[in-house]
Amino acid sequence: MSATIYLIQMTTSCNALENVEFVAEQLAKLPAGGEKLVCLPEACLAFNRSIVENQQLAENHLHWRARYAELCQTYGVWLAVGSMPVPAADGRYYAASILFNREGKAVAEYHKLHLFDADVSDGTKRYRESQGTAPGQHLEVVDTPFGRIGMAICYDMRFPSLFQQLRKAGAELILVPSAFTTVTGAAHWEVLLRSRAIETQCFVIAAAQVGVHQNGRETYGHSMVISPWGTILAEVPKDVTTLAVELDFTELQRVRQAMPLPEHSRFAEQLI
Ligand SMILES: O=C(O)CNC(=O)[C@H](CS)NC(=O)CCC(=O)C(=O)O
Repeated sequence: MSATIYLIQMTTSCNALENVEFVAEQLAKLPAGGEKLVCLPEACLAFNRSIVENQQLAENHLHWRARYAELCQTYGVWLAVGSMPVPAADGRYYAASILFNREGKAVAEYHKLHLFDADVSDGTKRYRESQGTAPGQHLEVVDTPFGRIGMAICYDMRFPSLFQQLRKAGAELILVPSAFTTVTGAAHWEVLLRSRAIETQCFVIAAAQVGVHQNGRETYGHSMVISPWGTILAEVPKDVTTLAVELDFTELQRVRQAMPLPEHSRFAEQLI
């Protein structure tokens, strides 16, 4: 059986209904048959202007989960919803990445661990993600027909320890749905993603937001899929489009056998 991974690069607006509709249109164009995993970027449900708007989405998360589940059933795809707000206990929301199988069942849910509280462009752009978003508490790794998938989101890619934990937990593919800034993207995006793939010897799959959004933000795009050897297998710069890639798992085995990093690591066990 052939398994194909698709990445949808999109320019999400503040209107959730419109964004889900856009995804449906892209799914309708996919070839019929075979197992398909479709990966959406961070904030694929809506790229909002305010915490209040995200809180409203979080309150209705069951409705939006059901809409995504329906899409899976209608189009016969697995869907990795890059992130959408779901309620957290402290009144904030989690940035939740949810993986639905083709029956529309949520088989994995990860809450973004590292929150983007950073100043960019000499402080002229201030991001304080933790004001609305609560940090997650757990790792998420799940077996699928596409291999064992580990989950991360956007800013998480700057924290190699998380990726090492995912590899330890058996990940073969790591999803990193993103909404990277254009400034940090130009400087760091490719080198971070390729480094995480090389270090973990995993496929890294990064579906990205692109362009100028209704909320005034501008994102870098450059959705890409990277092999466990660090090669870019597929990339799309700034277009709004769907990218397709077949993964060769014999390459993953080859890379891991030829250079058994976990066996060589001096940090695998306590040194003293
Ligand atoms: O806020 C939303 O609605 C969607 N989420 C985002 O845009 C998030 C948090 S502000 N962006 C990032 O993590 C960018 C990281 C980045 O650009 C870097 O690490 O350089």
